[in-house]
Amino acid sequence: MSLEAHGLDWRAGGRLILDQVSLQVPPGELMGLLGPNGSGKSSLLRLFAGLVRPARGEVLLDGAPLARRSRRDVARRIALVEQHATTDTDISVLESVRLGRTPHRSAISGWSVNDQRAVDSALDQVGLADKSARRWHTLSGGERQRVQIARALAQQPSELLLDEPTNHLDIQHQLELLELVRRLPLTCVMAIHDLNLAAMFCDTLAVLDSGRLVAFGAPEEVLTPALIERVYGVRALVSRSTRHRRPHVQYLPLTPSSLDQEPPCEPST
Ligand SMILES: Nc1ncnc2c1ncn2[C@@H]1O[C@H](COP(=O)(O)OP(=O)(O)OP(=O)(O)O)[C@@H](O)[C@H]1O
Repeated sequence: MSLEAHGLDWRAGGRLILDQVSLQVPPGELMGLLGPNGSGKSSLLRLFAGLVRPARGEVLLDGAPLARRSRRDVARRIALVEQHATTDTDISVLESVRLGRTPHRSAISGWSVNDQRAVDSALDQVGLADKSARRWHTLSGGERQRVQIARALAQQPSELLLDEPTNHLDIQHQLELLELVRRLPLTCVMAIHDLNLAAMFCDTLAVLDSGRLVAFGAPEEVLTPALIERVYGVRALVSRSTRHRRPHVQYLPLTPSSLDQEPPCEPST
């Protein structure tokens, strides 16, 4: 059953940021959360993680209100990798990933074999096992992103929420990270701006516009020229990739220009 939003309203700074959002996250799948800047993607992820409470409506986890669970209980189930996650303390990769075990440990319990296994497996999955001694400040942007994901995996969640995890990564590292996320046997919700990567990797897409859910479904149902123009104000051609059969979006310039040329007509014979 996983995560569900029922009629969620969320307010901040005197404004309605999320407006009547209802959505069922498909269990065991990767759902992409799309929408323009400021449309409410991070806010929805924070509500799903139980970090903030809705003004109206509720988040359900396995059919029961998230609000009735303790912080610790929620953290054992749901991990959130926030945007621009950083640290001022110069800790090592290993120390950082070990923090993911916090919800599973009590003040008196020692470091267990299970804790160590979870950390080793998380480092392994993100390909950082050989960099566990490296200090945070010596890592590249891509490596830092992978450490954040390893910390979330060490938490052993069943639901993983990712806020623009491919930000600042070069294309190879973006593909690497998305392939990793897609392979995870978890329910994942990922805010992402790149429509082509979202179409290629996500099982379903949800689109927010000014805090409202305006589309939800398989990539080929959601990513239409009409939706892209309505939500982003951009004209686009959408075709089906000949390689992966998913939608492929080709953007047209905002203003008429030499970049936007109609294909020449075939001469008639
Ligand atoms: N704590 C807050 N106080 C006031 N306004 C907030 C707060 N958190 C978010 N907002 C506002 O809510 C709106 C939605 O923000 P949010 O970060 O959820 O959007 P987003 O879709 O994730 O944007 P982006 O793609 O730029 O990351 C924005 O206008 C933002 O300024």
